Amino acid sequence: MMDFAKFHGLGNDFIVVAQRAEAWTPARVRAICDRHLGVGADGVLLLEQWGEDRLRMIVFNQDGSRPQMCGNGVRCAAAYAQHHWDMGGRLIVESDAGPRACEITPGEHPGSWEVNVAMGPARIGERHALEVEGHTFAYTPVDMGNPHAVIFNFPGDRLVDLAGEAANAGHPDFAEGVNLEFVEARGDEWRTSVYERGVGRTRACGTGACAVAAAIWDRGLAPPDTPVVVALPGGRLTIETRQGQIWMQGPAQKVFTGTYPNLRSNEDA
Ligand SMILES: N[C@H](CCC[C@H](N)C(=O)O)C(=O)O
Repeated sequence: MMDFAKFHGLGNDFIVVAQRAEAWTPARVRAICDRHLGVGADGVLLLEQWGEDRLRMIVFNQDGSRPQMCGNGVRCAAAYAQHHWDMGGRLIVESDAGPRACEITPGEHPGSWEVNVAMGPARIGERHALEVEGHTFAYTPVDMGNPHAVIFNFPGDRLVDLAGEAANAGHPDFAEGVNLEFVEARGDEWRTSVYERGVGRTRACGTGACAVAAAIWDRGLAPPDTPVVVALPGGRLTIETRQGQIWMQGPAQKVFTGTYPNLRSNEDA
């Protein structure tokens, strides 16, 4: 049997396992993430301790694909490492997208933490347009280690899903797929709906919130020296930019721990 912990960041939920990624196949990820036949989650975080203040995090999306980076996942990984491995309040989380510095403090509730993460620089591409069912969505491409397309329009849930499916079905603009963020200003916040590569609609996306803030500053919709509050279905993330880095501040919550068989009959081929 394998031990795991269930964590989430604003409802973007993960199965956290202290294991090397080499032991995992896409089929095993899909089986454990299945919300009816498995534990159920948006993804899996495989963690290894790499030193006193350093750990490695490998991310798998619910469909078994392996993205470069996951912002809510970094917060959950850092909280797991402090809680389960008694690591300190300042950690480096190594991912396929490189190192991310984290500052962890206790949260308001038992089993919750507040984590501030240096998410690296945002790389903004040439603005483009995505055509879906006769609708044209102008987007700002933003690379946060993983690919995002930020659209300043909320066309309703049906079109969000159609656009997300179209953009991740071998679309020529998105060779490796893409995470889509649909944004609209709501007072002094930015309401955002996310369609995630390899998952679909999620309640929150950490790298997506960073991409939204970067696109807002790039379009001059807010001064770059002011924080951006991204209001996702699962809650709010505050995004700032300092010394060329994007900083994301938000919660991580431990939900439960459990055990899972080392091999399941429902692991598809
Ligand atoms: N689905 C994303 C990875 C997870 C990102 C999201 N959960 C986050 O918090 O950043 C991708 O394939 O790039």
